[in-house]
Amino acid sequence: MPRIGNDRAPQPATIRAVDLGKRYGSPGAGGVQAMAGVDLDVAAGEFVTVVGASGCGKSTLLRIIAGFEPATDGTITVADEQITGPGPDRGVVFQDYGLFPWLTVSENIAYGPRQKRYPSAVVGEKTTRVLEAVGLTRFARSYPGQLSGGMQQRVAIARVLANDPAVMLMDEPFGALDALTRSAMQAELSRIHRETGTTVLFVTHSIEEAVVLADRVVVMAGGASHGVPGHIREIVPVPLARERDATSPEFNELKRHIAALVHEGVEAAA
Ligand SMILES: Nc1ncnc2c1ncn2[C@@H]1O[C@H](COP(=O)(O)OP(=O)(O)OP(=O)(O)O)[C@@H](O)[C@H]1O
Repeated sequence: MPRIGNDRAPQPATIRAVDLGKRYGSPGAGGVQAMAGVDLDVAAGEFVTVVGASGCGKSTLLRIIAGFEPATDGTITVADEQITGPGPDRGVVFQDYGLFPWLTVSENIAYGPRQKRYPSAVVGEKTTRVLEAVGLTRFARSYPGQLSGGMQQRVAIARVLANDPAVMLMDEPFGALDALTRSAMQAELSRIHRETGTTVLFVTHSIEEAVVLADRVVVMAGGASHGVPGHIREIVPVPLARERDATSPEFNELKRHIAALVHEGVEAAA
């Protein structure tokens, strides 16, 4: 997908975590060591999914990269720049769509580019382009409350894309959608990723979704409630061609392998 006004748009970026750790609260009594010793290298344009049992630190990792939480140990860089807070180079999509209900679809999408003070012609072109990319051109003047959950999530993705992010950070974005809409959204996100080449880090509870989408699946284990800080158990490459057949033996073998790692992680920490 061609970028518009792209002299200011960042290119897809690497993400690098080195010995990353997070403690919530003060050391000692009452403190929670949520995550420790996380080393992760995501290549520019790579699609990486993160799975693991509840509480193993998936959202914590994503929030640190987003700049919403400071790490308490180690380093985290995006495009070799140390993260010190949120920034427009990183677009974040959550399960709840986070749209402004009082703005129309196109106004929601135009919000970011307007904040960046792009000329209005550029804002208009960007809005048109991303609306097309997510198939919502006909709904430009609708309000979020008039749309289905899947459509609202597409608006949320379009809003992030309109900022030409170098990295997209997605935390269980399709978790609230029904199964059919969810698989349609997965196909759409794969297509958008192919077209934009943006780096994506995507947290999910669904192992199938993780394998459908990813170049590599990060399996996390542990978690504060298990008495072991959350950590990376294994990083599993997905060497399957795109347009993946979730019923193929190779797909199922990968799913089985990842499920076993997730469950071992829970048992080992128990
Ligand atoms: N703001 C916070 N203050 C204190 N502890 C927190 C905070 N946020 C997360 N935690 C704890 O840190 C650990 C990791 O939480 P996190 O939300 O990152 O896990 P997760 O793998 O994303 O879980 P889930 O799959 O349930 O969303 C958990 O034990 C959680 O209770």
